[in-house]
Amino acid sequence: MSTLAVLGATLARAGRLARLAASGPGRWRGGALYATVLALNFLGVWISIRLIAWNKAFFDALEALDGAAALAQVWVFFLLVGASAAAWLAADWLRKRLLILWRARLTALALDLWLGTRAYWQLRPGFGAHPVENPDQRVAEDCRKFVEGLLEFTLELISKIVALVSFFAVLWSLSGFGLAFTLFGIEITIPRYMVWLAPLYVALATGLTHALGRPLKGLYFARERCEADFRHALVQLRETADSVVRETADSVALSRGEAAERRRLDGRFAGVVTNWRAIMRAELIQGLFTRPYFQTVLRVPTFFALPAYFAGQVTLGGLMQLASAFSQVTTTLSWFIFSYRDLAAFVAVCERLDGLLQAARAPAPLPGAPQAIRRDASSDGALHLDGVRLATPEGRWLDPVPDRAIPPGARVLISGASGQGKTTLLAAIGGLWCWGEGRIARPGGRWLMLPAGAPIFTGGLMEAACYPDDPARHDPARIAAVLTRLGLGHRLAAAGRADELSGLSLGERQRLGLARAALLRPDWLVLDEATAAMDTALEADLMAWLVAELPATAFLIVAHRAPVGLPLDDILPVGPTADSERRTA
Ligand SMILES: Nc1ncnc2c1ncn2[C@@H]1O[C@H](COP(=O)(O)OP(=O)(O)OP(=O)(O)O)[C@@H](O)[C@H]1O
Repeated sequence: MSTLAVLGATLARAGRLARLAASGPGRWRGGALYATVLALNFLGVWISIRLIAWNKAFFDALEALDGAAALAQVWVFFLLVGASAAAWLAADWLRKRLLILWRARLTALALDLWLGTRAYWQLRPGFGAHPVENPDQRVAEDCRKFVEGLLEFTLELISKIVALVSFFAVLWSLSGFGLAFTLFGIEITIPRYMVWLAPLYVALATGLTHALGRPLKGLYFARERCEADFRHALVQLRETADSVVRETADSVALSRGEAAERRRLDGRFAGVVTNWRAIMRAELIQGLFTRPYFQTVLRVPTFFALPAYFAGQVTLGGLMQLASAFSQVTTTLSWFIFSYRDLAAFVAVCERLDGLLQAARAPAPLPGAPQAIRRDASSDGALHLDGVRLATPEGRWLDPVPDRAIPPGARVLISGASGQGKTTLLAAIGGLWCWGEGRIARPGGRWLMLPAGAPIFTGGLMEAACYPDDPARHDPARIAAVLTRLGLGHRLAAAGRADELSGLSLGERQRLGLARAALLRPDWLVLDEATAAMDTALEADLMAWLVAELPATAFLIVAHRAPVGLPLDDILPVGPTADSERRTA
């Protein structure tokens, strides 16, 4: 991609993100804060111009050995510096307030998209053409980094343009003299040469900085990914070792998996090291030029103006004033050079964050995976499956699902051998699984799915028992009664403590799932191997209780054996057996 195309794409991305950050109810407040910070920056520019004039007055007073005038200028100096510091501090304070306002807005929008469009489900690796890596980092860090960069760069850019125009005018008024020299016998005079020298000097330096720093953007992008991958690997280990999910922690420890975990972590960290080395090399190459440039940019102007001084065209004060104006122009023009690294990192942030939001809005399907499932609202309150055949995201077809109309309150077992598509069918009925064909007409009302593995959602015992409802909406006495009936009464004593969910066994977690069913009272309850860890006596007891609690609820049960204690109305075979059913029909 050419530099111009990259610039255009980055500006478009930054513009999209900036519009989002500055939208919403706080937009007027944000706009006012932005305008105030900008005004304070302009005040800073004005003070800098006053300081340029101060140079002349002070050094001329020194040259004239006028002590009183020099002392007066010392007071002027402190006044200007005091005003400059006050303006800077006020601008910094307001900028930080704006930063949290816009960051909160952007984060809220990112979370709305991430959760509201179920992008967290769709954009997992293996599910779409462009899975999003480390979305947590993008939402948590990139929103902050984007707003920081946006404020820093736009405010600076606008202030720098205003400053540049002002400093240029000052430089123009001071550089009335020309440079005369002879080249190959021809007399050449460059009028106001100091004015032309400044942009030429900076243009050459900018071109060189960009050429040397080109690889940095890609490397910064990769750095965020490597660091996030490493951190994520550590988080996975922490989650695995989380006391709530005891089995998985056990499985690492009992398999003596520490060495395997270490290999995985070392592999991720090796990526961090390789990327770091590449960044070091690229920054060194760029620094070989920018560092000396940075140190000379303030002194070189004095050298350039020396011919005029020795020709008697300017006084010492004039020389200092000129040097000051010239270095202000060059440092302002050199903003790109000094900010190159931060700009490169900002471009990478824009790319990542915009990529996440775009992908969340319209997840790109995997090529070859059909998405032809028709979804209708059921007109008769029954769940209809007509000609449904599901596929995996990469396009492998599973066996057709037999047609069914499952009326409200029915109890249906979805059976089939392992890997035939039972869980996938539940995801399709739930509206998540989009790969396949046929028609699914889903009735309204409340649906609750208890997935295999009985995961515990973060929060305490009460939250877990009512998830996703707010426990405040439920009577605590009723929650306690349900938990006690399910044999979880011993956990109530620990309610509110950090360890209230620690070490729950798989069977206990499944009982907590049944508590959710009893408390949330869904119209349709989907159980995916939700009682598989219970012994048959307990399962029979609890299922009989649950059916009595939820007499009008329809049960869709995925299990390898019919749950004890639950009379069935129908069996929906999934897999090759379904074919034989179709043939018999
Ligand atoms: N994200 C995915 N990418 C690729 N293949 C997938 C994906 N999800 C599921 N599959 C495949 O789809 C098929 C059906 O999976 P599913 O989990 O529905 O089986 P199941 O009948 O519930 O199995 P089990 O009884 O073992 O739980 C399997 O072959 C599985 O490997």
